[in-house]
This record gives sequence, structure tokens and C-alpha cells, in this order.
Amino acid sequence: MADVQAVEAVEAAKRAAAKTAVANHYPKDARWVGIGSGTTIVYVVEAIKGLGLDSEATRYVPTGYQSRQLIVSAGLTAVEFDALPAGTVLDVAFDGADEVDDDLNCIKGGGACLFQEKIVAMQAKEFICVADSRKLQSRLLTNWKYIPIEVAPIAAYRVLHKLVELGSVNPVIRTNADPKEGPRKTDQDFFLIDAPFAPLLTSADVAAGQAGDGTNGVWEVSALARKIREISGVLEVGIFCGQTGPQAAAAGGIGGQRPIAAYFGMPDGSVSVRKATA
Ligand SMILES: O=C[C@H](O)[C@H](O)[C@H](O)COP(=O)(O)O
Repeated sequence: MADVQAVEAVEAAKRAAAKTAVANHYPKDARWVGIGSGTTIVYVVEAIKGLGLDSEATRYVPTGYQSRQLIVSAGLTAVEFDALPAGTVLDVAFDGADEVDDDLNCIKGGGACLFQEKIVAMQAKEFICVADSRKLQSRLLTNWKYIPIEVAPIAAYRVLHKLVELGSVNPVIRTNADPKEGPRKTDQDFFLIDAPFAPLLTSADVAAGQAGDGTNGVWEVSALARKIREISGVLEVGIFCGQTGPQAAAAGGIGGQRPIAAYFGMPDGSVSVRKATA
């Protein structure tokens, strides 16, 4: 009974966060909207429907199979990322996260989606993250214990070896719930490696003098993300960091993989917001 109540409380928290995020960031004249993956994004789509705008002109860009099914089941119109007219910039992209730190860096991929999520977020003016209080931490890898990494199957063991060199302790190839069914496949038919590391340093940690260059296995977020992406065989890493959309636009580019705001449903029913400072 207590378990059922706990699950219901978490679902209520996700729904509250989604409703607030959509109320604050969904443009009334939205033309292109990115829709992420996972269990929390379901409430984002519910909240979008709840706005009652349902414009014929709005198109929703999915980040994988589940996301597309969600869009279509809600009676909304999906357009695949590779079918977007050249130069299309999404008005906004919403997505969940496995953990978010003080700088709004995120870990994503716990549900096996990260590559399409990243390219959709990076094509949007604003990327908005929606989650519950379990995901709200000061540093990444506090409550959530590993970094999901999407890899080419042929390179998986090579990547495992390289991750150990970077300081990961016991990285594993993710399997299906029944390990006899073999490795879990992504929407790209790639494998996932789940790589535990020590908690990742934030900008405040670095400003306070901590190195974060991998010495003794301690990494700063962006430094580790860069190192992992450099390994041949890695398609994408489930660390979303670096520029926000507005920062990218100010530099003459499009979109960023770091959200401009993250909304967390709290156990007391309130919604906590963390906003990017720059
Ligand atoms: O792989 C899945 C995605 O990155 C999800 O957005 C992330 O795992 C959060 O999922 P949920 O909302 O189910 O906690």
C-alpha cells in the first residue's frame, strides 16, 4: 500500500512539473515542437493537449519510437527529424532527464533514448527539462549511478575498455530485462553502455579549485563528455551539457543541449524550477 502511494506521488509530481513547464514555455503559435522520451514526457503531451490550442499548423518532432507513438495517440501530427524542411528551427523541445545538476547539465538515456533526444534539443530555440524531485541534485551521478552511452555494436568491447581507462568502474553493456535476450537495442539498432563514474564536478567545483581532469577518476561534466565522445565507436553520450539554446543563438548557431530551465515536481505538490544563469 505504501509502495502504491509512493508511486502515485511520483506520478503526481511529474504531472505537476509538466503542467507548469508547458504553461510557461509552450508558445501559443508554436509551429515546431520537440517531444522527448520516457515516462515524464507523457504528462507534457497531456498538458499540451490540455491547453486546447490544437493548431492544425503545429508539428511535433519525436525522439524515437515511443515518442512518435505518444504524439500520434494524442491526435497530434508527428514529423520525423529527417523530414524537417531544411533550416527548420524548433520553437521549443521538452524532455525528461535521469538527473540534473546545479548548472542544468543532465544525464539522459536511462530509457535507452539519447541520440535523437540530443539532436532534437539542439535544433530547438529552447530546451526544457521536466522531472520529479529524485532527479534534482547538485552534481550528476549522485542518485543516478551511471552514464548511458550509445555505441556501435562492433565497437562495444573496445569502448568498454576505453571507459575503464577513463576511470569508469565496471561499465556494462545494457541487456534486455531477460539477459538471455541479449543487448538492449536503441532506435538506431545500436547498443548502450552504462558507465559508472564518481560524481561529476560542476562549474562551482572547478571555480573552487578542483581539477576535474580525470585525476583519481574525478571529472568535470564537460571534460568527461568530451573524452567519451572522442572514443571511436561512440555515437553519443548521455550527458547533455555546454551551451543553452540562447547561448548558441548569441554565438550565431542553433540550439543547445543544455536546458534553459528544468522543472521538478516535489513531494509536497509544489514545482521547483532551476533556470540557466547564462
Ligand atoms: O532514455 C530515456 C530518456 O533520456 C528519458 O528522458 C529519461 O530517461 C527520463 O525518463 P523518465 O521521464 O521516464 O524518468
